[in-house]
Amino acid sequence: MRLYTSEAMRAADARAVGLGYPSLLLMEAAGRAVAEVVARAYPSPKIVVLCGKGNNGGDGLVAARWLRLWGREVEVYAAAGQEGDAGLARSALEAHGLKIQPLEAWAPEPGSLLVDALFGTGLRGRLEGFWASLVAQIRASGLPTVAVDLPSGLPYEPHLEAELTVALAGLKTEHLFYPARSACGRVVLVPIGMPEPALVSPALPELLTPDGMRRLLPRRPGNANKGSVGRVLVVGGQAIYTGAPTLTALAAARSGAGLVTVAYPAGSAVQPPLEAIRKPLQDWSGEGLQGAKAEAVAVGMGTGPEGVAAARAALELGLPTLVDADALQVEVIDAYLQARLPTVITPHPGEAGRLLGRSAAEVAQQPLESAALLARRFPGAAVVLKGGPTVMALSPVPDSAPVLAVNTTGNAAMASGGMGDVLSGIIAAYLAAGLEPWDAARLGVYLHGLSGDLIGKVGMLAHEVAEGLPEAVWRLSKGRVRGFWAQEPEADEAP
Ligand SMILES: NC(=O)C1=CN([C@@H]2O[C@H](COP(=O)(O)OP(=O)(O)OC[C@H]3O[C@@H](n4cnc5c(N)ncnc54)[C@H](OP(=O)(O)O)[C@@H]3O)[C@@H](O)[C@H]2O)[C@@H](O)CC1
Ligand SMILES: [K+]
Repeated sequence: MRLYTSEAMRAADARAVGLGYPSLLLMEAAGRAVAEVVARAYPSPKIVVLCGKGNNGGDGLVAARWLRLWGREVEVYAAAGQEGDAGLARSALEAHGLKIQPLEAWAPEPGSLLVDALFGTGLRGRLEGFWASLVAQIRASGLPTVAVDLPSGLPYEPHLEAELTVALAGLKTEHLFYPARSACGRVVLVPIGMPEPALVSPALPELLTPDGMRRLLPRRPGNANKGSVGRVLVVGGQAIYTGAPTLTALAAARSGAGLVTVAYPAGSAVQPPLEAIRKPLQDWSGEGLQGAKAEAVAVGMGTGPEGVAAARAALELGLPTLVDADALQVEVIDAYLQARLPTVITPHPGEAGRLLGRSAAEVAQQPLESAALLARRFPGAAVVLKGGPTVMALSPVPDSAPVLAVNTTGNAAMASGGMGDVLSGIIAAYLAAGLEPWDAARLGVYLHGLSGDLIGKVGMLAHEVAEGLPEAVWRLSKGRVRGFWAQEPEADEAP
């Protein structure tokens, strides 16, 4: 599944028409799907549909027709001047005897449900004048609102705030990235019959889906032993971050690593999990790490200059490595890539900013662009830019256009200490199990968020997310996970 900008969705629309698919069929499918979602989610109130003059308005007119056919009380207020498909949708509705009123005549009516079909992907620039005051009036009414495709006005200010947004044909950046995502409420994605060749474009970011991630899960043969399923070496624990390597080790073990070894400064307060092998080290000369039984390494669970020394020592092992925290330095990552080791880097926006010479705020505001820049700067490394949502990027060879992926799991309750260390352990376990860095990174990020979603409560702790991983993996493997964009089946009420 791909992530679209408004522009990319318009391009897909044009490709479909170029392939011979009539655009009116798309509008009919879109409007009917909106009507179905509205009818299921809101079985009783009067429905007021507000339509603009473009195709978003056309979808609203189609939705109104079906809702009326299904016996719902419907009122429609529309801008004048619909043409093309939207004009046909208007006359089809009028043929059913419904009188369409001018948009200027709308006034809030308590108890009604609003369907926002004013603007979708065709909006160019912010709303002003009449449109801005209409948006203000709608927002002030406090009436529940279902947005067709996008809450009108996004991505600019002012915009409407929806309780539910019906995304048509594909998810758009506004449905995933903040602050726009907050205005979308619950998002339900509906197919509208768009031909697959029109929808897919390799240049668009991949959205991580349950099906796609399930296929990456390593199979464990019946005769597996602890040496055959991937062993992880965790290197860290400098300064005050003595809990970090423990969380990483716990998460690696909970992700199925056969054996976990924790190397940490001798005399520090690091307390590896009971199941782990301990490797207290006097210094980071590298000798102490030799002979560690591992197929992958996670390094950098602290802050301070030792992170670089530890990463350089771990480099000597010649193993696939996840580099995090204080080890995330340009010279360290370059050394791993020069050694041609499979490498995953997991910066948060602050660390990414340091690597790119930008501020953390700039990185957080432009996560897709920043992840792509990191991938271009470190070709061959799988880049995991942590955030809400986490974005991944990879330039397979120097100067190649990065492939991008965006995570679809995780929640704001996961904003707490140690979560990044847990992520490191998951990814390292999948590297040790033999996955390529790009696959280990995507699967690890997805499962980390899924485990957090299964807990789903503010106050959850990082070690609880690690403890929840076996359940997350089990559910994923059994096909018991749904994307956040799927309609709730229990709300099912045939229209
Ligand atoms: N993707 C798909 O496959 C399918 C997409 N479909 C649907 O089409 C939607 C996109 O439709 P769209 O392209 O007609 O644009 P839309 O959002 O209705 O807005 C256009 C109107 O806005 C106006 N306008 C623009 N900026 C403005 C401003 N700042 N302030 C004020 N006005 C402004 C502009 O005016 P104009 O500039 O032309 O005078 C024009 O009248 C999409 O979201 C989905 O719902 C489905 O029907 C089926 C398949
Ligand atoms: K809309």
